[in-house]
Amino acid sequence: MSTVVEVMEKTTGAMSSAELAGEQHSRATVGDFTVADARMACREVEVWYGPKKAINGVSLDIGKNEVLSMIGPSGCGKSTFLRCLNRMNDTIDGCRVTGSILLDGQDIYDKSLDPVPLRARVGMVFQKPNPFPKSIYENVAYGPKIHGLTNNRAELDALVESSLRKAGLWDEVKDRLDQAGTGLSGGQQQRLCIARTIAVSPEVILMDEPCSALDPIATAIVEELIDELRSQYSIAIVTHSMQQAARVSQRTAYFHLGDLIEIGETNDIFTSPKHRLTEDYITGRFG
Ligand SMILES: Nc1ncnc2c1ncn2[C@@H]1O[C@H](COP(=O)(O)OP(=O)(O)OP(=O)(O)O)[C@@H](O)[C@H]1O
Repeated sequence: MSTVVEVMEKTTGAMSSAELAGEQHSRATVGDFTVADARMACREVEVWYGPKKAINGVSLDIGKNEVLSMIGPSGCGKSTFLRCLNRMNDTIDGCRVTGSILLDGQDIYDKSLDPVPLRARVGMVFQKPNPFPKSIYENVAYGPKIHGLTNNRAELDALVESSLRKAGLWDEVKDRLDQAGTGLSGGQQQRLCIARTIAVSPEVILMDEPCSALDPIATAIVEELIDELRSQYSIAIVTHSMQQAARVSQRTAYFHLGDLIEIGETNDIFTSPKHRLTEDYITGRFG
């Protein structure tokens, strides 16, 4: 028989006193968190902010050429987990990550691994478009320059063009490459940030609510782009929009209070969720 606290957790998502004290044990994930062709493999990942545990033993794979969406109520740890995948949490004082995260079989938390080239291999697109205060050309050329990816100006020009083309922005900006990136519309700025990420040849692209600052038309363009990018990259996207998760992703992971509650084919998660908490969230009962 369930205890009162368990019933409360299942029905309201309320935290138990143990959870509030950061002592919770991870809940078993419903669904298969592995894939046959994993690009990244995360196992028993825990994240602590000082004494507070924000991610609670999460294991999941990100496959090649797939979009994985991460959904869940505010504060459940989606962004925290996403930031583990390219060690962005390293920049936060008091943040500690345990467990293992492999990229192509290599432990990204290995002490000998330099996080700077890692962040080129696992690029990130943020909620708010954040172009550098430089020209459109320089926004895209900056990464390849610091990583020494091209040998001369002609190669750099070609890389800038191909990155802007992949981001679906070339035709809109080819005649004004020397103008400020910050002068573009919000949707164009986000695509410029995607071009900047692509320019350094990532294997994985992390997106943290990439459309939340965009209007519906710009959102539709970025969503279409995400679908196209899947043929070349692995993509993990945090989104508050279940419609967006359903439109762009092949697999969906549902987080709740730092636990990965359920993971599976996006269609299955939205049409026949197996866990009560997932069902409550997608039917709008909480969150
Ligand atoms: N820098 C930080 N220092 C301390 N606690 C943090 C920090 N960042 C996040 N947290 C805490 O970790 C937990 C998870 O937060 P996170 O931002 O990852 O959740 P989220 O699911 O992405 O939320 P949202 O959907 O609102 O963006 C929350 O309890 C939050 O307060």
